[in-house]
Amino acid sequence: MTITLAIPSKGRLKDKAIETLAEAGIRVEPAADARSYRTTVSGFDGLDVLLLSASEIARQLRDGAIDFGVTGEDLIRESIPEPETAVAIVARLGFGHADVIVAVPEAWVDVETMDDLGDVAGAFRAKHGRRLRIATKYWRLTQSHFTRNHGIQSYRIVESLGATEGAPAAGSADVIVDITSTGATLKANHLKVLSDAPILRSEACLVRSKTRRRCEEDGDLADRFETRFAERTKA
Ligand SMILES: Nc1ncnc2c1ncn2[C@@H]1O[C@H](COP(=O)(O)OP(=O)(O)OP(=O)(O)O)[C@@H](O)[C@H]1O
Ligand SMILES: O=P(O)(O)OC[C@H]1O[C@H](OP(=O)(O)OP(=O)(O)O)[C@H](O)[C@@H]1O
Repeated sequence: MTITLAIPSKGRLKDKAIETLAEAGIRVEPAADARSYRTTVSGFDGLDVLLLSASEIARQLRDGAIDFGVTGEDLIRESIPEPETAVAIVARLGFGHADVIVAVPEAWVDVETMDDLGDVAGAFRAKHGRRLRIATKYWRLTQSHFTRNHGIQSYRIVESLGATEGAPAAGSADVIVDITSTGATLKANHLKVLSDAPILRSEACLVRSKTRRRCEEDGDLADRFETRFAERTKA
């Protein structure tokens, strides 16, 4: 009988995830070899804890390759086409808070809302000979926000795998969709967030895979793991 939980292998979410498990009485010690992605677990028999990248955790939950994962809701909503059918959010963990937002150059004084940006996008081709370019790693969230929620059709997504806030100044995009928490990176790059509600208010979550195939015993173990977490949040 074993169930698998993946937690981020680095960055701001890793230590908090380990602390949160400790609050639920589960101690996770990364393997002695710092390059290893295995851990030693005590306090919950039958639980394997793996260290994976935050975005890989979302994909493995989708594919049913792990039972549980701790990762950002932004990555869940971005990586999984129909999140409600593939995964269940068991608990919001109260850390890793960040908003997925649309930001435009501060110099665009007439653009404060998505409606304003829609007007700009509509006129962009006539004015500049090309569509408005949006730099992001959040393709799915961007398309659903622009097209489905705001009816904006004329834009092009430019994939950005890092330093997205630098894209407008570098000339590779006009606006961006990215995550922000303090706002410092946006400010340093002379970008402003639109005044509408963010695309998503994200935080780290404990997530259960619904596509994982488990035997009955492992299903029971997974339920007990969830209960342990619920007890922790009540404490
Ligand atoms: N500035 C921030 N403040 C708080 N949480 C953040 C912030 N930036 C990112 N996060 C959260 O942490 C998650 C993972 O970020 P992290 O930087 O560890 O991964 P990554 O390097 O972007 O992804 P990967 O390792 O999978 O390539 C984000 O998706 C988000 O949920
Ligand atoms: O609103 P802020 O607090 O400035 O945070 C926003 C930045 O944080 C994340 O980057 P990443 O985790 O790569 O960088 P960081 O560790 O420097 O924040 C994200 O992609 C933003 O670039």
